[in-house]
Amino acid sequence: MNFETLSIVSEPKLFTCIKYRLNSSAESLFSSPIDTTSHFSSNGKPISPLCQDELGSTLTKFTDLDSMRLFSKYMIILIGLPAAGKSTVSRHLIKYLQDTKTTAHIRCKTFNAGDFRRKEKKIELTNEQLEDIFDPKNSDKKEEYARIAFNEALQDLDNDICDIGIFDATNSTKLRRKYLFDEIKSFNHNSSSNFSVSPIILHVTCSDKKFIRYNIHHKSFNADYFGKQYDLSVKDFAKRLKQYYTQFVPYTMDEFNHILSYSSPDSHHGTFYFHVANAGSTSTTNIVEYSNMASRETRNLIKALHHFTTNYIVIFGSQYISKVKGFFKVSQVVSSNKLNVKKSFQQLSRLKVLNSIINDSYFKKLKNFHLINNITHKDQ
Ligand SMILES: Nc1ncnc2c1ncn2[C@@H]1O[C@H](COP(=O)(O)OP(=O)(O)OP(=O)(O)O)[C@@H](O)[C@H]1O
Ligand SMILES: O=P(O)(O)OC[C@H]1O[C@](O)(CO)[C@@H](O)[C@@H]1O
Repeated sequence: MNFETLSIVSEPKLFTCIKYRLNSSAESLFSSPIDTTSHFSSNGKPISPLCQDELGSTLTKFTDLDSMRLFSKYMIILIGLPAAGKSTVSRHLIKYLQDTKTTAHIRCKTFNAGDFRRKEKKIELTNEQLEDIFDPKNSDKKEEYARIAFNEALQDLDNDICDIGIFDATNSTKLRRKYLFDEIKSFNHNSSSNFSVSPIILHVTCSDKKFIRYNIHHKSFNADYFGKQYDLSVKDFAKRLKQYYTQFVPYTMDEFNHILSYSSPDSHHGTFYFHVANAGSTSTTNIVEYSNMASRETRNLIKALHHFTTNYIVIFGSQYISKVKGFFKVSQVVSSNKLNVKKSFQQLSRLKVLNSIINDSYFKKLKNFHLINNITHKDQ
């Protein structure tokens, strides 16, 4: 394979470079300059920009093949621990694509493995649960829901109900991810499939303890916990997250390369990786491989995704970060509810409960917290 590293865009953390397949003829699809003001490394310093010239020299000129390949579909595979922000970031992505001229026509549909589970079974907040679905020992049932959700996504793509399927699940293990890529591969090789599906990985990570706390607070009001007591919901979600930490395998460059090595280039437009970390405030890195056959539509989409992830902090992240800051400030809780003392009181007592459950000792017990989040003590 003919690859060349073009640019180092972050510190040598999980993924460190952007790669493009090299092609001799040049036509820049990144016609507007990429705004790099929002690129930050993990130490908060701006990272080196990706020059338009660099990109321009690497991309293929369109041919007639292009029109043949317009009938492509995409599967966005989310990866990330519970409450990392996967569903939120994907909602933002849908909005962003709708608001972008070149991608506004693309129809997105989300397939959430948790929704398929909830249709069948409600969460019971008791320690005596015989079948805790989040206990890795009982993973079979959870795998089944994920398979149902993923296969429904493939079916809807094949039936032209949507153009992008977003598979919303944690996809925490290598085995799961292999399953997903194998399914796409056999879908693409199946002569009765109406379209070819290109996988796009969107990795969403959250290692900031305040963000995690805030996100868990919001999770305690989601569909799993409607009408349930606040402290029990937070405890249950905390237990779930702890279980995920025992099984989560970070997605690595090796795994990406392994996928590339067995995915069939003739049926794919490419394999793509994007990463949003801590609402875009730490390293944001992309790895992109274009197939020679990539259509204009694919390139427009990948360009939009690139812009979305690298500018996430400016477009969506900063608003979230200021909300998190305000959430933990007693003065802001009181002033935002100044006409409603009861509401302020309830919010402050919930904050106390939240801080007492998701405390330092909780974080210490999360298996491989630093390894999974790729942080050193210096970063903390
Ligand atoms: N980038 C963000 N912008 C705004 N709010 C966010 C963001 N990330 C997380 N949140 C907050 O955290 C909560 C949990 O996030 P979300 O449901 O998106 O996580 P998730 O990774 O999809 O979780 P799960 O895997 O458990 O379904 C959201 O309801 C939202 O309040
Ligand atoms: O099967 P996976 O990949 O763990 O992901 C699905 C699970 O992720 C969650 O969103 C995690 O909280 C659950 O609602 C859902 O059951």
